[in-house]
Amino acid sequence: MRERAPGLTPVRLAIDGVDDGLVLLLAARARLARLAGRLKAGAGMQGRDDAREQRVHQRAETLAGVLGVAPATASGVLALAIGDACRAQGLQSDLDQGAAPGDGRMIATIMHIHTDSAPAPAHPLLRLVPPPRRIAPLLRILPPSTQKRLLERAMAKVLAAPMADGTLDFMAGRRLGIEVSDLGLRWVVELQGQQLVVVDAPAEATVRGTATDLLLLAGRLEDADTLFFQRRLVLTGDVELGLTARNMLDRLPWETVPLGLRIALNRGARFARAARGAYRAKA
Ligand SMILES: O=C(O)C(=O)C[C@]1(C(=O)O)C=C[C@@H](O)C=C1
Repeated sequence: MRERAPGLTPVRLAIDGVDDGLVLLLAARARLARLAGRLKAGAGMQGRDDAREQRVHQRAETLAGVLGVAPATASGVLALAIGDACRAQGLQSDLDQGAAPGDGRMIATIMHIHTDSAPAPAHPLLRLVPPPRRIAPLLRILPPSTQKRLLERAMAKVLAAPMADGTLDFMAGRRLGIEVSDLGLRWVVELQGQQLVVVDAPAEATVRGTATDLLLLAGRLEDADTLFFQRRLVLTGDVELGLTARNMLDRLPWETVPLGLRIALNRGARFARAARGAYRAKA
């Protein structure tokens, strides 16, 4: 058969060579990680080392950035390699809790590939966790000024990159409402200068959802399309503004959100989902 794209065959051969190299490097890493596990066990050290894992991710993200590779890709590959290392050491991989070996759920999360793989079975103790609507009165103890400050700080952290590159400009002077239906919480945010602030004024468009579903969206365990399609998130008011905000969230450069916050959101969302599953099973 004639080659349709001249030069493609040797390029593909070279890619095969690089891919072989990647797999060889992964095998070498796995051996070293097993050795690290044996040395730690011999010294009576605890198996999992969160701080070390964070450093591994940070180094990879920095090097990837320098080499023009998406930091999330490097970090995602390492999340899988660390997950394998943890399983080889008989430890539970934190970023892959409850997942079958190699199911790649965490890499999907880190690399923004949305999956709807089934959540891990609920721990029996989770049934004791009350649903968000029962926690609502406790949250309302927080004065509105504290809620406002916490939300503004969280938005500033998560949205730092779109704020800096102008992606958020569409929000200038527009007011978007966020309503957490089961907690009875509602805020209206507006872009003032370079800051999203909570204002006391009517919203032009509002996104409404339960605490768990909003957390699943923020923690990247569910994508906006699915949540809106299943009407677990509801958009009211100015549809154009709401959809632009939704698309911006979907394209949010997740790798620019600080790693610690990403992990916290991911863990929080998994916990909320598991607790909701356990509560529903009990009901
Ligand atoms: O450095 C270690 O202690 C290892 O066991 C290796 C490794 C890794 O794969 O990088 C695996 C698990 C630990 O939580 C931290 C790091």
